[in-house]
Amino acid sequence: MRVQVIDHPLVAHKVSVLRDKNTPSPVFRQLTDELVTLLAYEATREVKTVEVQVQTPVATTTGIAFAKPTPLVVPILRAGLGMLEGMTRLVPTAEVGFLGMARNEETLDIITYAERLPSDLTGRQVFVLDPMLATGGTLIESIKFLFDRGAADVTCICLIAAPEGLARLEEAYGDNEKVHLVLGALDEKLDENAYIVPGLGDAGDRLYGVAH
Ligand SMILES: O=P(O)(O)OC[C@H]1O[C@H](OP(=O)(O)OP(=O)(O)O)[C@H](O)[C@@H]1O
Ligand SMILES: O=c1cc[nH]c(=O)[nH]1
Ligand SMILES: [Mg+2]
Repeated sequence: MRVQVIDHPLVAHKVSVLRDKNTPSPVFRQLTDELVTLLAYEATREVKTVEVQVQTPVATTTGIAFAKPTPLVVPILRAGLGMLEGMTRLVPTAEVGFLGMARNEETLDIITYAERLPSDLTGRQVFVLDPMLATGGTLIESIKFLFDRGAADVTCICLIAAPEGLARLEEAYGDNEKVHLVLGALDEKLDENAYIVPGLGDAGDRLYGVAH
């Protein structure tokens, strides 16, 4: 597994504003969208491409196009939806599959309540979008789901991660070179409710309002 924490002032600044409890939802959504584009720049570095010939007004040259099968982007509902548009803007030919997962806040078990994506992912490069990597339960479950369907590799883009979740992913996928994590920040720890400290609170609630 390859882990990259993106160390860049533009990322750090936007994450700082997201953390601020006084940042309202419209600004939070806008910054989430902007952050994805910055993280996706690194996350897509190994996207498969093919050479194509391009006729410029002056000459013929060799360019690139995304290879087939086209990449699949999978936002984890709800909070991952806030990252979708930023990603598809950069990879417009990508297809999109949906996984709806929620953490039971008492037991921390993961409930998969929705699933709408191709049944066969053989050879597909998959990009998972979820702003928060806390205990790692949600991401481990999603990655397993995608490999079970035949995904070639899985790159996860998260805005904030906790060391505890990262350790669980290392345990599960440390030896798997087909898993790549791109993170906007690696925080200090989880609190007693498995919320990331300092974190930003509940990403889904801050994007879309309190769920319960
Ligand atoms: O690493 P974990 O401990 O599994 O926690 C992370 C998950 O928790 C949040 O989702 P949540 O369950 O709050 O659902 P929501 O997006 O609908 O708010 C977040 O968006 C992740 O999916
Ligand atoms: O800090 C956290 C942990 C899980 N889910 C969130 O949205 N935030
Ligand atoms: Mg939530």
